[in-house]
Amino acid sequence: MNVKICGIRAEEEALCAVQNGAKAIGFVFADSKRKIDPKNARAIIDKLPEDVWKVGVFVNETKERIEEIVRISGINVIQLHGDESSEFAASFQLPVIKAFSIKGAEDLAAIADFQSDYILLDSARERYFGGNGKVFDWNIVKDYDFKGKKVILAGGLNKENVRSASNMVNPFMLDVSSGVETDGKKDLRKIESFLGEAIPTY
Ligand SMILES: O=C(O)c1ccccc1NCC(=O)[C@H](O)[C@H](O)COP(=O)(O)O
Repeated sequence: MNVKICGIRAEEEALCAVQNGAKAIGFVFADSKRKIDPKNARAIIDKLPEDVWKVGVFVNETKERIEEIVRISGINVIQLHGDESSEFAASFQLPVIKAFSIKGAEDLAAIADFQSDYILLDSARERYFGGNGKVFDWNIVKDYDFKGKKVILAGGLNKENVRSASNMVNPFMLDVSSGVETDGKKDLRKIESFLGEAIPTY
């Protein structure tokens, strides 16, 4: 199973994640308690293996600023976590993950035809657009036909629920942030145990 550990702000967190099998590391450049400066992200990214996805998370950011942050930080995947249009998502050279908040079945209609490489299913927005640690009802998405699009499942995942989430939704990738933190900071032991649960599920 592919896993993305999001909201990384320190080298030791990123290295712990990749050493325990994470495929993707997320850096939040949007309004968030996990926001990181692009230069600090670059210092971490330079220490990561080539094949790991370095994902930059943006919310309703301009194309110019996203491209500037790509250059400064070295991220190689763009995650759009706001109200960005399909055309905006399609305008980038790098792979794009588009996040959608799932509150009910009515939120699914626009997803399958959206022009992004990956779709990320997350819980409802709160103070921040993501990273809120809340689970949404997986029944809404479990049998839905996303027309072959690769699905990344997010929202309140943790060591206890990750296996049932995987088995029920059968995503391409799992994404976690709050579930591997203690008191708002990444917890290396939780990163290790989350990956230990998530990766062997396939
Ligand atoms: O993580 C944040 O603080 C954040 C803020 C604003 C937009 C997106 C954000 N995170 C995006 C992610 O990909 C999170 O991993 C995802 O929302 C799941 O978070 P969690 O429910 O805390 O596991």
